[in-house]
Amino acid sequence: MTLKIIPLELNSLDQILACALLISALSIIFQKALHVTRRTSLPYPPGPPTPNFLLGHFGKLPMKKPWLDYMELSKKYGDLIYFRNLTQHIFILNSVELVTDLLGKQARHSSDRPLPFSLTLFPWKDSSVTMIHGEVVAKCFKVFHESFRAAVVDKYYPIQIEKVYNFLRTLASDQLGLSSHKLLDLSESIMITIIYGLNIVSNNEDLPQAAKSAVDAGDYMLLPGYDTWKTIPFVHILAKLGFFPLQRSIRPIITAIKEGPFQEAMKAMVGTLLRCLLSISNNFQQKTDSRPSLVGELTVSAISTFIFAMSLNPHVQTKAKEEINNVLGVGKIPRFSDRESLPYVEAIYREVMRWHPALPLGVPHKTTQALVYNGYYLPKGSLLFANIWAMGHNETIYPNPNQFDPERHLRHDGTFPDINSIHAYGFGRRICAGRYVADTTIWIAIACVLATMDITRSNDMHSSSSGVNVEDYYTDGGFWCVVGCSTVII
Ligand code: HEM
Repeated sequence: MTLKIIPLELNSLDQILACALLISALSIIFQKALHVTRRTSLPYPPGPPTPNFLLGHFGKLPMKKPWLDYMELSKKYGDLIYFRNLTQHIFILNSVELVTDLLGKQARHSSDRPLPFSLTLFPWKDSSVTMIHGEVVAKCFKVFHESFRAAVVDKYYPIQIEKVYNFLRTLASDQLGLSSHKLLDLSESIMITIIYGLNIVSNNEDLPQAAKSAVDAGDYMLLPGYDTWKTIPFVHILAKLGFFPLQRSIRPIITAIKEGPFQEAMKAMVGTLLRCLLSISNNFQQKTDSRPSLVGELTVSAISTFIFAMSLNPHVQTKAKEEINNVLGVGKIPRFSDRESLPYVEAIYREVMRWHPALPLGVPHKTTQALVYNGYYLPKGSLLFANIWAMGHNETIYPNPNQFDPERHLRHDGTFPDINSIHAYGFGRRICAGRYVADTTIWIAIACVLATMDITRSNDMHSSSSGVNVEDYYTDGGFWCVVGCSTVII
């Protein structure tokens, strides 16, 4: 499949129309901003001063690894930080206490998703992750929950085992070592087989490529302030005129992800979950989700973070191998039933999820009514971003937080908290619906790689006198870790 970026070409009529729309949109914003009405005298939470009365913080929000900036800002302004982007109110939640209160206890009023996604700019407007909280979402979420709840995920074990073994075999037969492509193969193939019942044999097939392209193109999409421009009245008309090249380039990619496997699966009719989703409504296309292939990216991000961490911390790898050899015997490959007897491997998994969460600022929640928190006012329609990074890098709870240290998760009684406490999977009612399948996929991949491989640093891994700069290996939007830096010796 070749995906072509269509160059922006507007004729003069389009341009005149576009300018007219822009002017009318700006005047509406101006009026709105001048008449910002509040039915309360309560203040907004603290935040950096607004640089411009009309625009608020528009264009000033950090876009490169912003979770680091927000964590830094919380030292000055407190854990709840407020920004205004045009007329959109944005709140960054930097502590576990805040997310527990605002996304947990207040879940009834803080579990919507931002609407701009639904403004027909993107073909994934009908994805359940971005749909307005309501009847359809409730049904989709129910199906996801039913299909992926803790009690039933063991039905996916055979698929996960088969794909992980294939992955190990590919690595063993290919001396070129590990690449992000092979990891993508692994995660994508597991998710696509589970959701669509299709077998993706090689990364050269359309879907994983398309998923990777979509993530590369959309790396910034979930960052605060990225899509505020979509709240400008009539802006979707400008988008339709082709004003925004990103939409034009990303649309065919998302369509390929959604329609490619969907069409195939319709022919094959083997995907059990797909059939279950179809049963919700006859209008199946509207109720299916384009995320299965994209969520594979999150799993890839976690597994590649694990590989990266092992290449930087050989002592951790040695200790894990010792545990596996002592408990299972040399040359044995771990199974799911071994999980409880391998606490150090479990601690490595927990540390991967803390050290470099795949979505450092989660997925935004939106309030459906005004909230008051500790005397501060959060208007209806506000966007709430949980700074997952800041929670996992809180020095009081995790001393020396940038260090990859699985020991910090080991308790005297040998137990681990429920996976719902892993911040990387989000919070409240909109917590990741696929967390149990993600959890088992990532764990089995980690355990099997540790049992069969030695992960070493390759010579071309760039480092300075102060060591490897970990952040160089992650994108600014947080989605992705480039693993091509490590080699695997079998
Ligand atoms: C490392 C792997 C993964 C991570 C870190 C992750 C993380 C997240 C996060 C942070 C959210 C938003 C939670 C919130 O709003 O607070 C989310 C939502 C979601 N995830 Fe995942 N996810 C992963 C894998 C998966 C997988 C494998 C699936 C599907 C099988 C999945 C399905 C979903 C769905 C359907 C939602 C939307 C839930 C809703 O809006 O109600 N995720 N995920």
